[in-house]
Amino acid sequence: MSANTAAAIGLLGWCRQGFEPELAAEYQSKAAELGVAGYAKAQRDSGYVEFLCEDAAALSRQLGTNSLIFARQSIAMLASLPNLPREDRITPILDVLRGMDLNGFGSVAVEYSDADSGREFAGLARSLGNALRAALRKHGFMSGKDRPHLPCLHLLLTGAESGILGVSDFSQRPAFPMGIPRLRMNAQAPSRSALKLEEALLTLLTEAEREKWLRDGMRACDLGAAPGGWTWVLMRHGLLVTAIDNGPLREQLLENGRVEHLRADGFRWSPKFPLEWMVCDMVEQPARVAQRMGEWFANDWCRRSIFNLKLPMKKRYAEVEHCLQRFTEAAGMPLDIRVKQLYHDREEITVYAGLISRKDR
Ligand SMILES: C[S@@+](CC[C@H](N)C(=O)[O-])C[C@H]1O[C@@H](n2cnc3c(N)ncnc32)[C@H](O)[C@@H]1O
Repeated sequence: MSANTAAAIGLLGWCRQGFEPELAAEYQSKAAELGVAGYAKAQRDSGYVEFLCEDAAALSRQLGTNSLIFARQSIAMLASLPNLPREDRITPILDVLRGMDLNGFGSVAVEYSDADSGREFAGLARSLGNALRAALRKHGFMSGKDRPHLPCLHLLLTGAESGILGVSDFSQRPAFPMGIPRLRMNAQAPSRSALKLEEALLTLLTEAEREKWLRDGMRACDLGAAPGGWTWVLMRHGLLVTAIDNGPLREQLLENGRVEHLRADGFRWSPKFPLEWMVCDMVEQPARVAQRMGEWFANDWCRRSIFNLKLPMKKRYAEVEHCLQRFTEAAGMPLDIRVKQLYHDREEITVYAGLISRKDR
């Protein structure tokens, strides 16, 4: 933990617009599990949540972006800046840093929330970012060149004249700024859903894991595969895919012999031998999907899986907790589980689960 993080007064998280109550509930619940008292401040549709708490420095270390489902990015919060006058937004920021005795930053990020009320500040964030970077360097708050391993100073613009200051340590930063990957839709992809699986592989797995676990000739199945976006992503990684769906698969997928299409019920079909991967994007009751995914592990039908859980309209965080519990109970074994609402997920979350290798136990 850096000296800058030690000054934290809370956590600040970015989320999908409309999911502020879920992130607030998640902060509250996970902080309580860690014995930290605090309260969340969230405005509906703002795209961010503040969680003010005791011992925020320690909490921000334990509760980083990767351990939160609904936070695309979560950082340690330093100060609220309710008054950043248009004529000079920089002096009040430098005054706060001086007052808190903060310095030694390796980079700065002026950001906005991914919400209707936040995106309008994208242009201001860019120009203010450039000016603030120069000022931080000139006044000795930041290294002369960007140094990603040093703490990054964040300013979330909450209005044209207000913001929130925060800091992130290298290990806590998401793979993409503000948790938004800039993935381009490939014209060959059978559906936009392909982006969801691509993002899941980039966000939930490390580069080393992708190399080890996505190899030419490995076997996978895709439950609820049509029209074939996820199958296409796996096939491009060299995997041999059995695509299960009663609906039609895009013809091009069947041309090179790497994909087999079976018209079957994804809740009943099972493989004759263990597969490396099972992925599932069936639109169904999340608890039913979670139960079936757990059974795949209990029966040793796959080593690892990525699946989606579609969320209900209400009590979404409670439903997520219930589904994850149902999944682990049905699996009946310890698994490596990583859960995220990805940028390309709408009313859903994505789960990675995998067997824990002997050497990791
Ligand atoms: C969201 S789409 C999948 C999109 C796909 N992942 C892609 O990338 O193109 C959901 C699919 O699940 C299929 N599905 C729903 N229930 C199913 C079941 N019980 N068995 C097999 N497929 C099912 C539907 O037919 C539909 O094609």
